[in-house]
Amino acid sequence: MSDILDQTRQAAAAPQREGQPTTAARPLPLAGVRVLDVSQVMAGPYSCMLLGDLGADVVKIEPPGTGDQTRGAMGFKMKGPDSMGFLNMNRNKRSLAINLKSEAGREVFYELVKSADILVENYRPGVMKKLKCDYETVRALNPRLVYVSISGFGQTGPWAGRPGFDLMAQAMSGVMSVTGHPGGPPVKAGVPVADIGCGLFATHAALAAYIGAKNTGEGQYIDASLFEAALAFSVWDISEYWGRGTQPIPLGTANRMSAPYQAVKSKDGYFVMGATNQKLWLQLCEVIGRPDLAADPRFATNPDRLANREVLIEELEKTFVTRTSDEWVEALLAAGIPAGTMYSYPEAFESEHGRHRQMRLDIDHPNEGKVSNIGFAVKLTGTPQQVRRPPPLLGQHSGEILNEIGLDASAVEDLAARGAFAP
Ligand SMILES: CC(C)(COP(=O)(O)OP(=O)(O)OC[C@H]1O[C@@H](n2cnc3c(N)ncnc32)[C@H](O)[C@@H]1OP(=O)(O)O)[C@@H](O)C(=O)NCCC(=O)NCCSC(=O)C(=O)O
Repeated sequence: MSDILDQTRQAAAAPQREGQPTTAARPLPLAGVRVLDVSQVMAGPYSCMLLGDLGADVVKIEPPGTGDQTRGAMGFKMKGPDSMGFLNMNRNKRSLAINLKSEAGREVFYELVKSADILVENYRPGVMKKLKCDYETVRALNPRLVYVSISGFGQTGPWAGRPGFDLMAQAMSGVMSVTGHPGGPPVKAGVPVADIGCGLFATHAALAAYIGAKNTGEGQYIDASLFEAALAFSVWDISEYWGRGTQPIPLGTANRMSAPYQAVKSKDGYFVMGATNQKLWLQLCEVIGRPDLAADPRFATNPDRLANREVLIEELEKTFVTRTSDEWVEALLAAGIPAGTMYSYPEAFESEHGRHRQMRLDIDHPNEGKVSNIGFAVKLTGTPQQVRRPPPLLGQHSGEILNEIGLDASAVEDLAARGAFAP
């Protein structure tokens, strides 16, 4: 509590408003936009980090004591209290620790809502209503607000009340039914496609609705789910079912639309290649010295090659096992045929190209010294994104944020006495 009072007094002495970068010649596109990040774990925090990277003032509202559960309970422990996972989804944010279960905590929340443009939450459906922080309640305070709820399965329908993680979304969307090898045990996508995908869809919808609200003065409620994100990613797979009536099955690394397009065996392991159209197919036969395959009626067209994929790959691998993966990748690329090495994450991030594209950022952090973050996946060349703030400590900015909404030390003391900052 005395920390928050000190913070409030210091902030009052040096008032500042986040979101107006002074260093860039042009401000970031979302400078001056205020986002309330009322979220935990991945989908919500990731979405808000993207908005923060684009310049928004992201205020992360967390329960006192634990904060976002990913700080302590999930991910890999570091020197300080926060996990590496948390540190990778929360840069460019400020943290306000308030107890939304208390009347006093909610007063602060409602005050913040008045100046907010976008709110993102991803608690179990019903939690925000129980906290009296749901859309209907806050809309009355700020009709311009764009309010995004992220959940496992959406806010309506028979599964709406279920809690959900990426794994449930991958299983229940059908994604796992096309992942892995035919007849093998269940396999999920190695990375959380439903979570990150949902975060991306939520972000694009929030930005569109924000533009709409600027034009009309009216915000809206956005209902995003991990389940629907996973379904939305299933374009090729459901196309097979809707187009041909056959149920798509897992194909390992192969593709249901084209062949050859998969990982293939070489002299020293595997590499990936794709000759997905007729031009590339004929070039491939030429560069690997197999004119017989180009002339073989079993492989004449893409549908023929798909129908005979197993024997096609057997034939290709008879040649591919004569040289190393690196040799083939080089030879295929020289002929303009897409090919690549199968790297581990360290090899990919530390590759000359990964480094050139700045996909690892080393951020100065008060507890960790340097902390590594995944770099910006797209680069805005006119207004390059920056790490303006390291991931915040729990409640690090409580005082300055309270001060910004006009609360002085005595008001903060009163809130504290009424349980606003107690776990
Ligand atoms: C992820 C969850 C399963 C986690 O479930 P739980 O840990 O049981 O959390 P819940 O959401 O049910 O509830 C959170 C509780 O925190 C309380 N809460 C939250 N914020 C506050 C503040 N500021 N103050 C006081 N209390 C608070 C809230 O009232 C709830 O209290 P009580 O009601 O008293 O308990 C669920 O939140 C969920 O289904 N979320 C939607 C989908 C989603 O985003 N999934 C995670 C994606 S990440 C992922 O899948 C992956 O990484 O993999």
